[in-house]
Amino acid sequence: MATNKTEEQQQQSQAGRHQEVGHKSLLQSDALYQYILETSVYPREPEPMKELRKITAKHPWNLMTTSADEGQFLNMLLKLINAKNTMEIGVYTGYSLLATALALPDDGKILAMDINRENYELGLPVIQKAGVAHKIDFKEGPAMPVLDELVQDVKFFTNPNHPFFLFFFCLILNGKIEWQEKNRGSFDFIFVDADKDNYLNYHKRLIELVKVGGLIGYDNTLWNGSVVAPPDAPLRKYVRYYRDFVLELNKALAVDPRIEICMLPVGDGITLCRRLK
Ligand SMILES: C[S@@+](CC[C@H](N)C(=O)[O-])C[C@H]1O[C@@H](n2cnc3c(N)ncnc32)[C@H](O)[C@@H]1O
Repeated sequence: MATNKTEEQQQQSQAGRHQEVGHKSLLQSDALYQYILETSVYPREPEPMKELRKITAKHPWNLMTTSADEGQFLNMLLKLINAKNTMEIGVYTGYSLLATALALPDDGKILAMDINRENYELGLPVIQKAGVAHKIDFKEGPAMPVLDELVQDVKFFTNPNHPFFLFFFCLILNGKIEWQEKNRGSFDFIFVDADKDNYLNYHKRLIELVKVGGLIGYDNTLWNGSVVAPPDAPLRKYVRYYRDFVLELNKALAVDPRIEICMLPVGDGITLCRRLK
């Protein structure tokens, strides 16, 4: 027999929904989040981002997409720091990528990585129509090997088996050519929104790749609020699994002397790390 829910039950179920993984806000109520979206975000959202959000909404994994308020935040942040050379790990259909691409100057660059090209290609026509696709260098595959290669930088000179190794080595010794740090310290901004169990491994490499004064943004650092859930709290399997990695990351970032940090409750929580040295 169907029963009418009491007001209290309705409020409770709304609070429950609010804590669902898909809800991208950690605010105290859905209404407040809706207010932000309707007052500040949607009226100013660039048309291509709106379009991409609509396309992504039909995709079965749409919960993964960066929220519109976080997209707006990233877009403004990148303009504020005059970012030109950026990286993104975890593209999905490209909402945060588009927010970044729209913020960069025409000769700006984004190295974008994801293990899934199909999802990227779903959003690509919108990115192309927006006239910003030329800024994106998309690499399909796990990010780690690419980072390892970037950190190695001057592979050509350091490989002693290279036929010209000795020649170049002598030139370097004689000061005829300079040691070129191609990638280290070259990124203005790096956005990490992928496999949470690898964030600390990424951090080891990214801290070398971001420039001094540049920013790394780690997404989902409040992990749907689960970072403060009691050990026996009923959590979805994957939320529980990744929670420990997020907790470890948060602890490590808090004491890393190479960076200063700012943890913002935007979206699912983003921790900005500014490289100090
Ligand atoms: C939360 S989604 C990214 C959302 C995206 N930033 C947006 O705005 O829609 C996470 C993405 O990380 C990707 N991913 C997972 N493991 C990865 C890895 N090892 N290397 C690169 N990408 C990975 C997934 O394929 C997925 O598309």
